[in-house]
Amino acid sequence: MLLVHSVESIRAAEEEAFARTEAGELMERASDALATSLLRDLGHTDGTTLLVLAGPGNNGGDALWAGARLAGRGVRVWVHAVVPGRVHPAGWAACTEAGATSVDLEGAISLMGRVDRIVDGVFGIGGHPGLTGEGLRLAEAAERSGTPVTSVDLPSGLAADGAAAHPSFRAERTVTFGSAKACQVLQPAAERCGEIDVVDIGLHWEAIGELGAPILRQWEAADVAARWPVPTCRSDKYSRGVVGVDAGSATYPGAGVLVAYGAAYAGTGMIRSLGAAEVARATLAAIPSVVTAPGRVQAWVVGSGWGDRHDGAIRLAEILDQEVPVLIDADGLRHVPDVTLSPEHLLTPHAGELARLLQVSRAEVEEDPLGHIHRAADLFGATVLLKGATQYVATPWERTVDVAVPGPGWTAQAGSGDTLSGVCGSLLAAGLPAAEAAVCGASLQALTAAAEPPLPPHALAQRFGVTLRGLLGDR
Ligand SMILES: NC(=O)C1=CN([C@@H]2O[C@H](COP(=O)(O)OP(=O)(O)OC[C@H]3O[C@@H](n4cnc5c(N)ncnc54)[C@H](O)[C@@H]3O)[C@@H](O)[C@H]2O)[C@@H](O)CC1
Ligand SMILES: Nc1ncnc2c1ncn2[C@@H]1O[C@H](COP(=O)(O)OP(=O)(O)O)[C@@H](O)[C@H]1O
Ligand SMILES: [K+]
Repeated sequence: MLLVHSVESIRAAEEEAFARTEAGELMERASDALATSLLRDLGHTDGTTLLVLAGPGNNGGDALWAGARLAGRGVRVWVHAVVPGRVHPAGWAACTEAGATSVDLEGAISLMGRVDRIVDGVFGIGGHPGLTGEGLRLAEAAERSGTPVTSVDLPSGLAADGAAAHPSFRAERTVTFGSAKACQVLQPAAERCGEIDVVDIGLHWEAIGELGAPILRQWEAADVAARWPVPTCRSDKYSRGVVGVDAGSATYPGAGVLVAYGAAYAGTGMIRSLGAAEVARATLAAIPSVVTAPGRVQAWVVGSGWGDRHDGAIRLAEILDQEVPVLIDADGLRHVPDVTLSPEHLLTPHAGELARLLQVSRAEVEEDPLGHIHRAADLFGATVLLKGATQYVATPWERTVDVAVPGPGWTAQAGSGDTLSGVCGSLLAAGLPAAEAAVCGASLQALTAAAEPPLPPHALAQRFGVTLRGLLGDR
């Protein structure tokens, strides 16, 4: 699991570290690791060339000290001070004394495409989001040149705590210090960061109290495998979990069928299709093991494909009265402000639905997904899965948001959300807490989409077992 801290936390942890280390020690650790990474990517030192772009702050300092080390090892280094007259003085002296040649803006641009690598040490966590002027010219020229860029801490121009793709450098690799940053895991910013190397510079999160908690936990396949409920010799259909589905309608019968596909192929114990009669019939025709008679239900999936069902509010209240976990999707979400929820209830809006729930615009949600998902979880007292290219899970009153394993854009298609509801419902029925059910479900869908050719949602669901076999091995 990749832990992500906010700039505020990183600054606090750095302060704490400054107090117990020699002056310059943290920057030395950072620039050493940066130099090692550059050497690895360059492959060798003889005859290799490097252009260092150094900004006015410590980010430039890291780049300059790394440039000094490489120049000392025989790499041909050019260095450009991006803000004239404002550059890390000791780093600049070290770099030029080690043999680096200083170049002006035009000189730097003309070297791009001719050097083996570019170091983007323009701005780090102290940068204002969105490059302008000469910074932007450099970033655009670097990208046009096709020369690989290593960004120091983050691609200059991105906001470390945000998801937005501000005008910035595009890195092939980002060497980041102390902790991963939100922009490195959240789309669309993350795709500008390339490979991420997190360098331990000796920050002590436990020494800064509550600020030491990560803002994000980026899940990896192994984390999903560790949480996935695996049947044992003592399992039966009830211990594996019964999912009740009231999804779909005469207008959208497919939604209910797709929820059942998700649950069935994620390995649930039993599915009861208990919504509209035509949905139950269609579901049974597609998946013969589905039961259409009422009975014991351990978790519900409701709302997908309901349309403007007139008794939605009453039906939701009835289901909530049963006091088992409930996943509320799509058209079920419009009744959320009128009911009382708890953290075992899982809301699964996409950005548009979350915007409607919070009475803000979709653009506002997309600009600040973390702020809005926290607001929704706290306001409604429920767990929230925000769907999209990055899938976030927040629990009420918890500072850390979970991020599902990312997948390709192929799952952006009608019906993906419905099968996802079914997967998450099966995990709720198996007894996983709502946040784990949400993040494991979203991750299974993403991992499957990454491994398979493009498939419609019901066909992708049928490949879940292959992904699970790969994840779980012999378990
Ligand atoms: N603080 C520390 O303990 C450590 C910091 N490290 C490095 O230091 C970086 C943070 O350093 P700083 O706080 O000096 O900040 P930065 O080096 O990120 O840049 C901030 C400086 O640039 C100016 N600036 C920001 N945006 C600008 C813009 N658009 N146009 C013109 N000027 C702009 C700011 O006024 C400030 O002077 C980290 O990202 C990391 O690379 C590492 O050396 C590890 C240790
Ligand atoms: N840009 C994207 N990249 C990857 N997956 C996406 C993207 N946008 C949406 N998705 C996927 O689409 C689903 C969202 O579905 P939703 O809009 O609720 O669909 P529907 O209601 O039609 O089933 C999520 O499961 C998510 O995985
Ligand atoms: K940078």
